[in-house]
Amino acid sequence: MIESWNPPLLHDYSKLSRRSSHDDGGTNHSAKLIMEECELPLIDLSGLKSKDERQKISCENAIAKASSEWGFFQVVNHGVSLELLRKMRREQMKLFKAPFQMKANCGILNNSYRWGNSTATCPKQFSWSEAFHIPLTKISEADCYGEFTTLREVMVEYAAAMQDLAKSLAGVLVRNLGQKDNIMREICNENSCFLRLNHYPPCQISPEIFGLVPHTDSDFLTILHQDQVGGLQLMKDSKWVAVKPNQNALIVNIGDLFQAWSNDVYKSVEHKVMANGKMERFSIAYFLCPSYDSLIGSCKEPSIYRKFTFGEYRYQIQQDVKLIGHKVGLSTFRL
Ligand SMILES: C=C1C[C@]23C[C@@]1(O)CC[C@H]2[C@@]12CC[C@H](O)[C@@](C)(C(=O)O1)[C@H]2[C@@H]3C(=O)O
Ligand SMILES: O=C(O)CCC(=O)C(=O)O
Ligand SMILES: [Fe+2]
Repeated sequence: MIESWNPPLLHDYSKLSRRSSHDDGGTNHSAKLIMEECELPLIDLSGLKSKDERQKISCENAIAKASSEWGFFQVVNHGVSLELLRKMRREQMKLFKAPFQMKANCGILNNSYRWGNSTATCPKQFSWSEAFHIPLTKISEADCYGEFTTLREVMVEYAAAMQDLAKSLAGVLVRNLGQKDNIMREICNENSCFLRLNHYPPCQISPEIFGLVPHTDSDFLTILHQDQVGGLQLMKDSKWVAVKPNQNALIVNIGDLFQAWSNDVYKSVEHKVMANGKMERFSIAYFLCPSYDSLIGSCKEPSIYRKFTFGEYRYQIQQDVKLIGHKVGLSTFRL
C-alpha cells in the first residue's frame, strides 16, 4: 500500500464487506470471479486521414459497427502523442500521491476530488477509488492547481488533444446516420466537457470489491487512457468480460446521450472496474458532453426517448443516486 493513501472510509468499508455475503443483492460472487477476457475491436484511425476513399470508408464503417455491436472499441494511430500520454500519467501519479487531506480540502482542481462513495450502504454500491472529476472550463485556471503547477500545462494540452479526437469520432458516428456533423461541434465545446482522473489503490478487503461500480457513462462518448494493470470489464451479450489492456491504444465508449440521439443504434454499455488486491491502477477519462441546456432529441422518428436537456439528465442521475443509491439512466426517459 502507498503510504499517503489513507482512505477515511477503510474502516466502514471493511465492516460493510464482512456483512456482504448476506446482502449482495442476490448476485453470485464466486461465479463473478471466473472471467472471460476479450480484445476490443481494434481500429486503426490512420484510415480516417487516408487519401484512399475505400480505406476511409472502411475505417468509418468499423467505428460505426463497433459502436452498435460493442459500444466499446480501441483505437491506434489516434493522433495523440505518446509523449503527451506519458507526461499526463506522470503528473496524475504525482497528484494522487499527495496526502488525502490535501486532495480533499485544499480546493485543488475546482474542489473536484471524490473518494469512493460515501453514501454506500451495501458492498454493491462501493467504489474503491479516488477521482478528480474536472470541468474543462476550469483546467486552464492557474488558481486551481495549488502547488501542482506543472500539471496545468499538461492538462490543457491533454484536454485539447482529447477534444479533437472525440469530435472527430463523434463526427464519423453522426455522418454514418445521415446527419450533418456540425451538430456535435455546435452543442459540445470546451465549456461542457469533463476530464476525470481515476486512481484505484490496491484493495485487500476482498477480490469482489468494485474499483468503480457498474455504470454507463452519461455523455456522448468517452475516451479512456488506462494503464497496463487491467480491471475494466464490460457487458457483452449479457455477460461481464474483462478488457485486455493494450498500451498502444486508447479506449472509446459510447455514452447514454449517443444512444438516445441515435435511437438505440449506438449502445451505451454498462462497465465497471474491479479492484486489484496488489497493484494500484490509473486511468483518465475524457467525457464529450453538450452544454446543460442542449436538447437531446433523436436523429430519427419515431423516437424511443422523450426529448431532454443534458442538465435535466444530470439532475435526474443526482436525484437517483441520492434517493436510491444508484443511477437509473436512460430507461427513465423511454417513451
Ligand atoms: C454513484 C454514482 C456516481 C456516478 C453515477 C453512479 O451511480 C455510478 C458511477 C458514477 C459515474 C462514473 C462515470 C462518470 O464520471 C459519471 C458522471 C457517470 O455517469 O457515472 C459518474 C456518476 C457521477 O459522478 O455522478
Ligand atoms: O478506469 C476505467 O477503466 C474506467 C473508468 C470509467 O468508467 C469512468 O471514469 O467512467
Ligand atoms: Fe465509465
